[in-house]
Amino acid sequence: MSSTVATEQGLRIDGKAAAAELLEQVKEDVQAVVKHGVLPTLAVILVGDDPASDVYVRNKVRAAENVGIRSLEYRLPASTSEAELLQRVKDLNADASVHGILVQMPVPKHISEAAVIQAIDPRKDVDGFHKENVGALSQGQDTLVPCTPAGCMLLLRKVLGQDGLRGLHAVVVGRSNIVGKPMAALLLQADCSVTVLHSRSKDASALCRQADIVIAAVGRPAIIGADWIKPGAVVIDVGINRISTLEGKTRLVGDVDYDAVAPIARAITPVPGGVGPMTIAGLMANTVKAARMQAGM
Ligand SMILES: Nc1nc(=O)c2c([nH]1)NC[C@@H]1CN(c3ccc(C(=O)N[C@@H](CCC(=O)O)C(=O)O)cc3)C=[N+]21
Repeated sequence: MSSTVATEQGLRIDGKAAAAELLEQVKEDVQAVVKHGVLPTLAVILVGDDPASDVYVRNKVRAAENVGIRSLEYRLPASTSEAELLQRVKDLNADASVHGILVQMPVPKHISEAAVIQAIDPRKDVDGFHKENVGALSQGQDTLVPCTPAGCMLLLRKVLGQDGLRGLHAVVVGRSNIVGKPMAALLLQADCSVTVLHSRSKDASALCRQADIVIAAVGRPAIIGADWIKPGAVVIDVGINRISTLEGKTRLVGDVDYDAVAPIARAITPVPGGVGPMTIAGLMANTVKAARMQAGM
């Protein structure tokens, strides 16, 4: 299956196909681990009843089923206290049959996101958000890496080749802990020159226009227009923004103005069907990796 489609413009990078490919690999890895008597298991905790989170959690559980990963779903009421949630995490840390723990973000305001992340055993931190994993990534060690940036790297290597990133100028727009910062670390590890832009950056579009690789992770619908992009650049759109249409429906758009940018880019990811599916596939890959590490394989 090819995960890039040649169009009249550049390449449309098919994240769905790339994710399906990765999931096939994960499925084989799961079978190998199972042969060693270990059933990879992912625990997903959702606090409250945000409808978007509900959909994501269901997608994660379905993806796990499809590759043979056992999943445990914990749906806790929005009134759950921080102490109760931390206790649940501790119980899962202590349960040797559980290899991965994911607490769906955002959590209700009365709960500290940081406290929850730090409570997870770093070896079970399949989001790669724990300080120990963040530190390991920043030092270039093999560790559990955040799923979205890891997925972006796989897509970039598909377009540019395994070593094709070396020496290129990558611009990351956005500096979040879950995407921007780990993305910059991975690009640096791939020998890119890396610039990170953010809301306070001066002349952001001019700086971005120097990039061979653009990673858009701002969370604002279509703010990256054609004037931000050098012709021939590879554009990865991490944004997932739900906007209302004139017909009163909702629609998903990225941070990049796709129609304006596609004609000048060498390759570009669509939204939906780009980075999103890779995030879920990456989570499955991390779960097997965690299971393998915990089994000493
Ligand atoms: N602890 C934690 N880990 C996460 O990884 C995490 C989280 N919390 N909270 C929310 C965000 C968001 N996220 C997405 C995953 C897949 C798609 C995805 O598959 N999107 C599809 C479209 C899905 C749709 O139609 O809504 C696509 O882009 O094609 C999107 C978003 C993971 N997150």
